[in-house]
Amino acid sequence: MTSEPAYAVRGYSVAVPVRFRGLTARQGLLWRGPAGWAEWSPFLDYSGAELVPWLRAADEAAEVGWPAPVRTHVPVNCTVPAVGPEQAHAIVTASGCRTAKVKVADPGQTLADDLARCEAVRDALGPDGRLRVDANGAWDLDAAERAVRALDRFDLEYVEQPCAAVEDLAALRVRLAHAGRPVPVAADESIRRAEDPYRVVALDAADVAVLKVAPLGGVRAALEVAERIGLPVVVSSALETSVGLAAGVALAAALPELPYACGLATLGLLADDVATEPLRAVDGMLPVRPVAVDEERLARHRMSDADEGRWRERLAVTRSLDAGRGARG
Ligand SMILES: O=C(O)CCC(=O)c1ccccc1C(=O)O
Ligand SMILES: [Mg+2]
Repeated sequence: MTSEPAYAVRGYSVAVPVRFRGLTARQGLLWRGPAGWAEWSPFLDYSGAELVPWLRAADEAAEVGWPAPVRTHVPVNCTVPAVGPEQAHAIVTASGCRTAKVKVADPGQTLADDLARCEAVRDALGPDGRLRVDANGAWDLDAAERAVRALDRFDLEYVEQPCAAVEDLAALRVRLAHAGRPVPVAADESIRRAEDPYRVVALDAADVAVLKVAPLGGVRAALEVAERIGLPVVVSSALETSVGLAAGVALAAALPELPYACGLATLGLLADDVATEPLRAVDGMLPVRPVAVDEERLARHRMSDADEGRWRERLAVTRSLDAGRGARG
């Protein structure tokens, strides 16, 4: 069996004021190793072996650190949850970002809701801003074609995960190319939750790869995926605190090419943070720098003892699943 880290592991719990992908609170574990702070916050719908990459990403942060950056700042998009048009407009205006990502096809919402939200976001951005949408795989092929054609009246930069199946992403690209405008398709869940992330390439299913550090097993592992996948990459968060976001920034900073704004300006979706200096975007840019936990802020956002017990158990089970790999487990 493997041993727990020698340093203290502590749980955080921060509210998500506007429900995002079903989340109303964000929870995870934090610890510090020789290389820096680590966050382990796999979503509750991840389980078993799926949790191992999240652990490898945290261990990399704590013990090894990240490859050298090739840039000092990372351009980011603001992220607009499934809110009404006025709130959407306000989020974009307050963000200072020139690119916005809008959640669409959220449960309980109609295409009319999505159109109204995107209209408000386009209005806030002006004609030169970039507007992308993320459907989290909610549309079937016909619904996706209809929705993308309708939403493209606001000039889409790309549509992220319009359908769940890789085959449908590929078919949608063919349909969009044959009539109207070939709106680019980005793959997210088809990479981070797929058995084979390279099927999107084999099936010609995407124009853009959305990469998240934690589910891919760390910054180095994600860099390898980026290299092998051969598509332009957008680094995106998993709605972490600044500790987890720093790993995404490190990936974005180390990529040889970064043609798109990254989805790392998500701190505003949380009610608070645990860092001494939170990773908040200024003029649409995040700085590339280390992040440290503010003990007082963390104390204000500690998990309940019952939740922390469950999370520690989840960590212990995941460590034992990861035991075979040689490095300290
Ligand atoms: O990409 C962004 O702008 C923010 C990150 C984001 O949308 C996200 C955050 C947590 C879980 C899933 C997703 C997603 O891209 O679907
Ligand atoms: Mg996505």
